[in-house]
Amino acid sequence: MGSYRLHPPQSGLAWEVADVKVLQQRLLAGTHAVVTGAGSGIGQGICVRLAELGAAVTGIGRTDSALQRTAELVARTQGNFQWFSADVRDCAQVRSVISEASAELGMDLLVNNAGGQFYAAADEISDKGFRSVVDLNLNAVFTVISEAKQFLARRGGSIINISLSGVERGSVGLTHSLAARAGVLAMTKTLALEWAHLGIRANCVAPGVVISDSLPGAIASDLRDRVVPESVPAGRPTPTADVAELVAFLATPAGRMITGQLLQIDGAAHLGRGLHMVDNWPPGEEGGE
Ligand SMILES: CCCCCCC/C=C/C(=O)SCCNC(=O)CCNC(=O)[C@H](O)C(C)(C)COP(=O)(O)OP(=O)(O)OC[C@H]1O[C@@H](n2cnc3c(N)ncnc32)[C@H](O)[C@@H]1OP(=O)(O)O
Ligand SMILES: NC(=O)C1=CN([C@@H]2O[C@H](COP(=O)(O)OP(=O)(O)OC[C@H]3O[C@@H](n4cnc5c(N)ncnc54)[C@H](OP(=O)(O)O)[C@@H]3O)[C@@H](O)[C@H]2O)C=CC1
Repeated sequence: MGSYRLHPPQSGLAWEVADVKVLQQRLLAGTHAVVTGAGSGIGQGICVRLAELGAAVTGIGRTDSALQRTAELVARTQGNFQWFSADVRDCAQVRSVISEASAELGMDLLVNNAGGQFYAAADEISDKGFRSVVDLNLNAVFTVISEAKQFLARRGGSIINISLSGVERGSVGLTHSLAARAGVLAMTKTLALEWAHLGIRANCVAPGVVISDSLPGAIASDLRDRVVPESVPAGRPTPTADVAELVAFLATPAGRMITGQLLQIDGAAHLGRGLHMVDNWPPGEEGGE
């Protein structure tokens, strides 16, 4: 029987280029997109790209200064961005913000990106810890979607739920988060069925390792130098820009028949050794198996 081992990526490949933008300019002009977790990382990158493509973008997050920074980045592209401070786990607050943002504009794209977790073995997760992660990564997603539905239904909009690569396989240290994200995947498929006649599509986009500016430097270095080479068959992290481009594509009419899908954008990480097979991840923990 053959064996498989990870190799460093071959040099000189055609894909060794800076951020790739393949979509036609102003493709999203006249549309309105709402993005949660808009003040940093992947959410910020999505906001900037959607605005650059002509969408009016509403960003939601908890930290004003972070959202203001996204507004500055969007302004450099001549884009249109407004933001609201809200905790997506606060049902009344987030419903009010979604309604205020979309009453006039309607909504063509909703990106549920706010999310996160702590790494801990199942034995180390308290009831409160489990619930807080499920609240953020599952319950809040339902609240946002259910408020957004009336606006998405006006013109037939698209829902994109940001998930985690490996969601269907499991990953050590992420019991709470993967339980929540598996719930979101099931929700996504169900809504794709229930709301297809309204023209509403629902998909999950699941990045692998994305080394964004919001990660502490030591973690970012460990991911880049050790974790990615040991766990991602393509030997590379997933660029934020690639996630943003995929999200934008799914929002266009070219994506109109794509619904109920899980799109993993991870260099085959979900097929091979995952983060859970890397020793000492996160740093300072025992990790591995
Ligand atoms: C090959 C596949 C690759 C896949 C790669 C996947 C990589 C994924 C990357 C990302 O997701 S990047 C996102 C980066 N950001 C974050 O992850 C956010 C960081 N986390 C948080 O902000 C918080 O932890 C939270 C998840 C939002 C929860 O915050 P909340 O304010 O609700 O909770 P707390 O009041 O702080 O705590 C509640 C509860 O949880 C317990 N807890 C907190 N941390 C830990 C821990 N490290 N270990 C165990 N338990 C923890 C805390 O103690 C509280 O419980 P009690 O003690 O009161 O019972
Ligand atoms: N980075 C990675 O390798 C990967 C990330 N992901 C997922 O992608 C998404 C974005 O991650 P990433 O950009 O890396 O991480 P960040 O921590 O940079 O982004 C998360 C954003 O969500 C916001 N947020 C968190 N909690 C809430 C809340 N309760 N209400 C409103 N906003 C909130 C945060 O802002 P604030 O705290 O100001 O509210 C922050 O801007 C997450 O769902 C993450 O799990 C998936 C795979 C890999």
